[in-house]
Formats: sequence, C-alpha cells, structure tokens
Amino acid sequence: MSIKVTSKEMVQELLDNYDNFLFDCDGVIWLDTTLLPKVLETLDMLRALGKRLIFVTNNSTKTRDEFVAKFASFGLKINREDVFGSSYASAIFAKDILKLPQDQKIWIVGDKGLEKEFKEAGYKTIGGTKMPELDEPLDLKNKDDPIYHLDPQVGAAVVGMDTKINYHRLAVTLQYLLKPNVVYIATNIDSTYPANGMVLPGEGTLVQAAAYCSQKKPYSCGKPSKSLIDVIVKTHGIDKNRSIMIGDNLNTDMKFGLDNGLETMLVMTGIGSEEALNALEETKQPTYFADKLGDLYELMESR
Ligand SMILES: O=C(O)[C@H](O)[C@H](O)COP(=O)(O)O
Ligand SMILES: [Mg+2]
Repeated sequence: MSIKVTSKEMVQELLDNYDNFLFDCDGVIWLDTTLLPKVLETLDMLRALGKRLIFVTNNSTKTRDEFVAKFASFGLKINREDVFGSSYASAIFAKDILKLPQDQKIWIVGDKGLEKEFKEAGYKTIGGTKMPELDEPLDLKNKDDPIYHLDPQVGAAVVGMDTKINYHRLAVTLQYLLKPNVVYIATNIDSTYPANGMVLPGEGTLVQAAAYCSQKKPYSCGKPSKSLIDVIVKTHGIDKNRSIMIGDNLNTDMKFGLDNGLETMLVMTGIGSEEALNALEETKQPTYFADKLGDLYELMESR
C-alpha cells in the first residue's frame, strides 16, 4: 500500500534516503504557465541540502533550452543538463541507440521543440511546422501535394505533440510508415494531460492513431522507457538506489520509477488521483503519495 507523506518525520526520512530527486513537470512543478504552490520553496530546500534535482518531462513541445527559459520565468535557475524532455530523448534515441545515419531525414509530426532537438542531434527534419500546406484538408486531386512527393531520404517518422494534427498530416505520415525502412519513433505514450482545469488528449493519442493505420509499433522514448533512465544515469552518474521519481501520472511517471529501480512518489496536482492509485494492484503502486510537491516544504516547516 502507498504511504501518504503527512509528517515532518516522513519528509526527513525521504531526505535521508535519497540524494537524487527526479521530477515530472506538467502537473508537479507547474500547470501550463502557473507554478504550483510552494514548489519554489521545496526546490530551494532540496538544493540547500545538496540534493541533485533532475527534471524529466514527456512534454515534447520544447527543447531543453526552452524548458530552462520556462523555469527561469518562474525564478528557477536550472541547467540544461538537468532537463530531459521527450524531444531530446527521442533525438538521442535515434542517434545513439538506433544509430540512424545522419544523412537520413526525419519526418516530424510535432512542434518546433521536436524539430530543434533533432536538428541539434545532426538531422534534417521535414514535415512538422515546415509544411503549413498540410493544415489544409487532403485533396487527392492536387498532384503537388506532399503525399505524392515522399522524400526517399526519410529514415524515421517521429510523432510528438501536434495541436494541428489532422487527416492530411496523418495520411502523409502513414505513407512514410508504410515503407519498411522507415522507423517509427514516439516521443511518449501519454493518453492525457492536465491543462486549464481540463483533461486533454496527450501525445500518445496521436501516436496510437498513426500506429493503428500503419500497424507499425513505435519505439517510445519518454517516460516510462528504460532508454531514458539510461541516458539520465549516463549523464549524471546517479545511483538509482538513492533516487526518487516524483510525478502525477501513474502510467508514465510512476511506471518509469517502478520499472527502472527508482523509488516513487505520486502527487495529486495533475492527472493522478487517490481513487486511481487505490484501484491499482499493490505491486504497481508508488511507495509514497502526497497532495502536492510543496507538502515536502510545508511539512518540514511545520512544528
Ligand atoms: O502528452 C503530453 O504532452 C504530455 O502528457 C504532457 O505534456 C507530459 O508532460 P509531463 O507531465 O511529463 O511533464
Ligand atoms: Mg505530469
């Protein structure tokens, strides 16, 4: 059974047991452009105690530098090496794990952040924000349409968050995925995410649509994939036994921790709920849960 963190002593135990604190972002640190309560104080407290803070987000719309800028807008100074977004994870996966030759191009369904991370990894991207003509409905009578002019150099199709997703983009993506040599990469498989008090379709929804029509299974690079924890461990040399993953999503954040040997703590400021937690069989439950990340600070400050 998950244990609720409700006392100063329990927080002290967490501080004694873990050196590395890995945080999800959407639903833990912030909700869209709003910083969640007492997050700043909690991170400052952990830093002052010499803890390593690592941010692991499945949000694929931004590069690491853009995440650093978002943190800065809240008054948080974070280094780029401490942020692992799913766009970066996907680009590193293509380059270091799949060893996709750099002369191959990447077909993008996603935002600028995804394009920029692949560019930084040395790849040329097509599709994505570079093909606004795909925002129009598919017209098969138009022989100039990209669907009739597939680029033979494309070696991978990558699907991330694309708020302009439509039938046209999906149809062209399918043509690439039907080619046996084109690898299918998904930034993540989140079904939903929290925004503006609502639950919205996550990137996994788009990923599934392309997987369904192509019958091609994607490599998923964000949480909960093992390749992502491997990159984090390689970058920072952290001891997984002294690391805790704090997140709001049972299927991605908590699974990421559980599958990869990290301790886990669920917070209720995003997509997760106590009902969903209790509905899980015990082996799939996180070790700890709390109402919010800021409780760590508030409890430590309490008498
Ligand atoms: O699909 C998405 O975009 C994600 O669900 C969402 O943005 C994930 O961000 P995270 O909670 O991992 O920071
Ligand atoms: Mg989240």
